[in-house]
Amino acid sequence: MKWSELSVHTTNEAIESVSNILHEAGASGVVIEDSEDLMKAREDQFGEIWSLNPDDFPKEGVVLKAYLPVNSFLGETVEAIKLAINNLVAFDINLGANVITISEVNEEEWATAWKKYYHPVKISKRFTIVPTWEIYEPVDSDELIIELDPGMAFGTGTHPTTVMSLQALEKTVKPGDRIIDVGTGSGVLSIGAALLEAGQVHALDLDEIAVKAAGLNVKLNKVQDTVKVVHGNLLDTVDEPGDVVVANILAEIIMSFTDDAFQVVKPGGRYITSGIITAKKTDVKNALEASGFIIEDVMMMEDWVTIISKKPE
Ligand SMILES: C[S@@+](CC[C@H](N)C(=O)[O-])C[C@H]1O[C@@H](n2cnc3c(N)ncnc32)[C@H](O)[C@@H]1O
Repeated sequence: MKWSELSVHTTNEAIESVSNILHEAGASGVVIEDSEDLMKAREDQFGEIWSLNPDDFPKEGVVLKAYLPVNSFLGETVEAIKLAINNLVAFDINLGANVITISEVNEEEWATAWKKYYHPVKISKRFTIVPTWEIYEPVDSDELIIELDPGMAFGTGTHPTTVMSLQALEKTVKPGDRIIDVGTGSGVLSIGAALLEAGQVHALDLDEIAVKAAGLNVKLNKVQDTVKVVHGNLLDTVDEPGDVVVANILAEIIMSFTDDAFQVVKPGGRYITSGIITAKKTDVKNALEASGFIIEDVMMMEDWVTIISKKPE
């Protein structure tokens, strides 16, 4: 099969939204080439430095590469992607250079293109994310390993919004808890919650591809007895309250259902909201408080904010 590589030169702030658009358009795997990654020393657990080739990275900003099958719909798909990206300006998202180019690649190039960027990454006190094709031995006895195939749904698990969500779960989940994961994507947060010994996890996503990917990743991590993945919009499929509800979606979406979220969090339970760009922090805090939540912790990483709030007893 022939594949075309769609390349979007944008900003760090726009990564999540542009990735979502590319996934929704049917892209198989999104590669992120971030100029800032070249600045960071990348060490794995054994102290080995991963050497990155400057030719693979833009001089500034971020390049997202998505792979789309060459078929008769390709022209329309590319136009729809361009339109959706341009519409992000309405959400105050800075698109930077916003240059979109398309070129053809062969299947072999496509299959390996994105794998070279992903290695095991320790992302919190206990969690290490390991791409499925890497062999990794835990270093600490209490280390929790999440195996992921990032090619299938949102994220490699290492996006700041995901990292902070996992750190927040680490702080809040108690053995036996019931967790609700709104917008599960690759299933990473649900798998993390199950590894933290949650009793039940209800994972849901609006995107069928994410539901499938999450289901596969859940099996890969052998937590299918704890995590149930369903197709659904926000809290529509939730009929039992949770001790911890987590939603890593965009600020605008979070603000649209804080009242419903309040209903599904048990008294004394926690609501973790992530995917919030810094500029929207106050708006989201206000919306959470207006629905009755008490803000407990505000975490920040790069341009992103994660808020842990509590429903009063
Ligand atoms: C930023 S990704 C987060 C994925 C994963 N939870 C993580 O932390 O890496 C947001 C996910 O929310 C899903 N989503 C967006 N709108 C939704 C909605 N209205 N209902 C359910 N899921 C939604 C998207 O399909 C996407 O998989």
